Amino acid sequence: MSLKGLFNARWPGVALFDLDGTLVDSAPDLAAAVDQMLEHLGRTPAGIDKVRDWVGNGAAVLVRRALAGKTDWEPAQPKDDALFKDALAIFFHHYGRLNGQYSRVYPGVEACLAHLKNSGCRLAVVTNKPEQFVAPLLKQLDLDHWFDLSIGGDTLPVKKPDPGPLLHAMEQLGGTRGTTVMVGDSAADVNAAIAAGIPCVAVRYGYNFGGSVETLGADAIVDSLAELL
Ligand SMILES: O=C(O)COP(=O)(O)O
Ligand SMILES: [Mg+2]
Repeated sequence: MSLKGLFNARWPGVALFDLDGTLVDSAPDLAAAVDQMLEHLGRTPAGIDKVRDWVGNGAAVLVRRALAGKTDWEPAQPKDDALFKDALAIFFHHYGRLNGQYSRVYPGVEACLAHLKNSGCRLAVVTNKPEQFVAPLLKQLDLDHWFDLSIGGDTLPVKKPDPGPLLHAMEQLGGTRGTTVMVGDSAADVNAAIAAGIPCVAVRYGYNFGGSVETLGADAIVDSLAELL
């Protein structure tokens, strides 16, 4: 589907936005917090290029990947070991301190949000980032006033790629499958949108595990959210 087809027929409607890697380049703060966690545990820091590839499935998976030193950490591994619990608490401590410090809004985001809002759309953030970090980050970057709703990775019992958070946000904002679009950067976003039965726009500049967004199955792919205007 072309972008034009996607938007012309559907607006004003509901737009659901992923946060990390879509609205905000938050990898610098996430990487700093992960590295401080690793150093605290006597491990070698991972660096931003690795950490960027580990973002997208929530803080617990990020910490799991950091402890394993690789992206393909398998959820089949034990979930409640003491090292993981300590590491997660240390990560939360550092990220709470660093959240927003070096994060930047991507070019095109403000223009896109302003345009959609002025067209009468209702906007939500649907992120896997733990809820406690979402509002402070949006506020710090002066994005909070655009959004009617934000859903974090632990707001509901399920997170993306489960369709639950998208459907919840859509219903809360009075949208329907015919009037709602998801905008994201990773497989979790596209798969959640497909499972929810709503179209998805993927951005090329985000954190898709170093892979290509072309193969995810998004309805449209953009280099900047300004293309949605
Ligand atoms: O916390 C994460 O893993 C990423 O969050 P996102 O869903 O905003 O990309
Ligand atoms: Mg993302």
